[in-house]
Amino acid sequence: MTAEYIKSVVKSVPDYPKPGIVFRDVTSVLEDHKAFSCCISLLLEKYRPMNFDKVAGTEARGFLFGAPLAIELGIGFVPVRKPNKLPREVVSESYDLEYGTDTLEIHKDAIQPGDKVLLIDDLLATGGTIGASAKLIRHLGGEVNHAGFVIGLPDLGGREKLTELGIDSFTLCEFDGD
Ligand SMILES: O=P(O)(O)OC[C@H]1O[C@H](OP(=O)(O)OP(=O)(O)O)[C@H](O)[C@@H]1O
Ligand SMILES: Nc1ncnc2[nH]cnc12
Repeated sequence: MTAEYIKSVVKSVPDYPKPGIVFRDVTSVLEDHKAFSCCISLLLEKYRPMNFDKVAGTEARGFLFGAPLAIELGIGFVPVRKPNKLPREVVSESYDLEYGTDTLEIHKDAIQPGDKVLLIDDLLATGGTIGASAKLIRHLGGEVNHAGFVIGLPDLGGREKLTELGIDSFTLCEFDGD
């Protein structure tokens, strides 16, 4: 099973959630056991040799790929969440996305200074989400140099934005024209 197969399974929804946006719906990957497990295997193959201390995933779709990958890597999973969801002390960061603005939070004690953290999300568009997540982790003393995604939308400039932030991005499949 290959990344080509994963791409073939992603359903595209025009004009969602706003006119002019083509929504690349990762739920169709989750529904297909072969595609879902292939995502985790390919991310594992890429990241196992790098010896991370933690995987961080962003709410909500980043949890779906980050958590199983963390289990396979044998390390902990840290959720980066939308506001007012985490019960302990948090740090917060606001950011822009393709179709709006949002805020993310992380528990202050979830990252130890020097932790080598791998960021995982379902999709890279403008890079706002992962940029904000990296800022939170770095604020807590974590090291973030890599981010992995199932889907990339290269026309939205996320890869370049993350490169400027010192983050190397890896996508399993890409869709042009977004
Ligand atoms: O690269 P960016 O421009 O930041 O866009 C990508 C982000 O947008 C989507 O999340 P969304 O905020 O829609 O939240 P959800 O996962 O809760 O649906 C997606 O799951 C990524 O996290
Ligand atoms: N075009 C898109 N499809 C799915 N998720 C997204 N998140 C940001 N842009 C998106």
